[in-house]
Amino acid sequence: MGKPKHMTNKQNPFAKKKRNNKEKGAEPPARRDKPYESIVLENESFEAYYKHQQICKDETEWAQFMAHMRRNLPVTFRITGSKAQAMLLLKLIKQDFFEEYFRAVKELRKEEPDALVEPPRCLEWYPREMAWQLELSRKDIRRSEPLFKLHNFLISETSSGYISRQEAVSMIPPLVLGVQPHHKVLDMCAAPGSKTAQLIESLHAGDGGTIPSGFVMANDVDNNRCYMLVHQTKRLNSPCFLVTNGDSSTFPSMQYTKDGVVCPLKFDRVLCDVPCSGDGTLRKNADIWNKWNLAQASNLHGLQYRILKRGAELLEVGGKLVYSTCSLNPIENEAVLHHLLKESEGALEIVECSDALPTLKYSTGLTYWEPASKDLTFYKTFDEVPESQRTVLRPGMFPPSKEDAVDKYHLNRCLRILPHQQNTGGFFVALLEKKNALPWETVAAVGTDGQESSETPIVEPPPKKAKYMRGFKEDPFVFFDEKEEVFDSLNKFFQLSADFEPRNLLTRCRVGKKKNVYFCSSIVRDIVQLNEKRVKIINLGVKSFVRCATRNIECDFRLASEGLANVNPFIGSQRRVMVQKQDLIALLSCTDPTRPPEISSLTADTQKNLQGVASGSCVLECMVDDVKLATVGWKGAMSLRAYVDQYDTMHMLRLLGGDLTKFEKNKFQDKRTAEEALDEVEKQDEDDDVTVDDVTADDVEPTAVPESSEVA
Ligand SMILES: C[S@@+](CC[C@H](N)C(=O)[O-])C[C@H]1O[C@@H](n2cnc3c(N)ncnc32)[C@H](O)[C@@H]1O
Repeated sequence: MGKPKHMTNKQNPFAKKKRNNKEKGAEPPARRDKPYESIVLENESFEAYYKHQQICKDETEWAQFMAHMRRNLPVTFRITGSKAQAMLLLKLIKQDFFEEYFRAVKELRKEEPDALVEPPRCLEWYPREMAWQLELSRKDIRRSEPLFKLHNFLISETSSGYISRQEAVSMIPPLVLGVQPHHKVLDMCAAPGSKTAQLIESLHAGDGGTIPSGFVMANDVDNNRCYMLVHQTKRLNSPCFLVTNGDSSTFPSMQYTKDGVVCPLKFDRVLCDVPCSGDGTLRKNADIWNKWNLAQASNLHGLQYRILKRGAELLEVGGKLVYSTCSLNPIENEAVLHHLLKESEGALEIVECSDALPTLKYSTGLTYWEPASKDLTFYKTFDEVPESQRTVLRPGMFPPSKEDAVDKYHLNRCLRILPHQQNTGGFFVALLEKKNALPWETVAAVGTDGQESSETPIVEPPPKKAKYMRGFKEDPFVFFDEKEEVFDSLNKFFQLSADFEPRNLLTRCRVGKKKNVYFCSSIVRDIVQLNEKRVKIINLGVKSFVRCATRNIECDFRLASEGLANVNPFIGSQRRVMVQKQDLIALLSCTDPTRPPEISSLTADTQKNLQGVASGSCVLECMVDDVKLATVGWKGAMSLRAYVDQYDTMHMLRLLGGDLTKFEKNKFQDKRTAEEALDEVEKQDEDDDVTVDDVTADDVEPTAVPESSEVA
């Protein structure tokens, strides 16, 4: 489900900008990173402040830290998707991608033929060799012709969702959180969603085709950024995922049904990746060098604390919460944690998390810091702060005694990752466990009979604040009931198994013909139905069936490729066809969609499997190295086609060992060809010795200017 229907392209952050004719001849806008080249990578206050806080142990380390802060950030990516397919892709990456990498980097550095090409580096702390770092920056990859195949690979596999280009340190919080398929997970500040995607992947890590009983709820206060979140997570096609829009510091208390009884909804895992000043991202966002000042951190401390506090309230006793920022500042990190830990009177504890990240290098959390005003006056205690500064520097920002910092609050268990430790961005992360109900949580509530007892703690209502329900109005979420006639038709045609729950299907229109049918898990449906009025829900469900009325076919819907992985286990064997590898390659390589391959041109085995399969939408399955690939197909009277978009086609062909050359676009070559065509036209004009102004419309042949000149 993408942007709402009523959202105009102007409002939609993903709409491609139309170039009008006037713009065509104009200079392209300056590249976003171009002005960065002239940015002075220095900020005296930044250096003075962090030296004072002793985030590095000595001058030598400080020099390494600053040197890395000024270097471009290397590209990192993760391999995603189901375990089996991810392993298959990893194998290919280690062979073909690395081979191309060495060839391309050598060509790029042909001036220094003896220079050693650093191999891609596996991020050892990431499980199963699924995360890699290239000693190249994004700019290197985008701007160097020898690397165009690598760039194409990264773009196509990212678009089809089988790799995720994500900063190394940003991969850490979801790893530390340790999400399992049965967990109820809340991501409080989720957009644009790279960590949410990881949380969803962990939820589905069980594989085996079963739908996890847990779910991920991802929230962001910014309505536009919520659509980024939808976009970023769409490729994961999770039925156990929903996006909400609201202020996390006043996130509503919700309900869900447990064993037939409506209960308060508490989460097993909460991620608070809070808004921050972002100075850990200086290597990526060089403009921060100019803007950095201390007021940002002091201003954010309060909001960070309120979001963390609400997260802790929504956490189940025994549950875990990760607090993280891409800031190095203790005011946004240790101080926020200490502020809440002090109030929680032992109900919350920072726990060790480094064992989830073997070999990761980091500094332990600070146990002492000194808040400072914008002019870099440092204060040891709140009593020292002058009246004029007391609205900026608050008591909650000051550290505990050095003993309490370690023995009582365990601030040393926090991780601060500094750029020079393994050539990454800067980051801060801490894992908290909720040992008991928080002191201000009401003790009352639900017994086994659903009646209130005085034993189980429930959460208090969130702090009262103006309701934050801005942004676009969403289309309704209309769930099927048992009598839904569309379901009868789907059920008959696709022979859905008895355990398929029709009430988990939904549409986004109350009246008129249903066009797309979405699928979600039972717990997501339950939460939406119980809480729709409490929270603004932006998105849920995976498109699984699409209306496509065709003569002589009993069902007016075909399968949608997005939803296939979820509904496939429920589809009957008569709508599933096993095809041979070479046939699937032929189907995927078909260039003319109006002329799909004839069934008679396929292998005898595939033809045999197609016998008795009625025409219409079906699932095509194929074995590659013991891994079953599945795609949506359409069986016609004489032909067979695969319904796969371009990037998925590329991904599948890659796994099948098919030919990808027709997809290998060299943008540098294309640009040269377009420029040459333009030169040719200009030369022709000069030879004819007429200026464009001399030629009237009647003189010009309609095809006189090659189309490609438009590109230039
Ligand atoms: C550091 S970014 C989150 C990055 C994200 N976790 C990821 O990995 O892609 C912080 C986000 O918090 C959101 N935000 C700011 N204030 C918020 C609030 N009061 N409640 C919820 N989200 C908030 C911002 O819109 C922003 O998207």
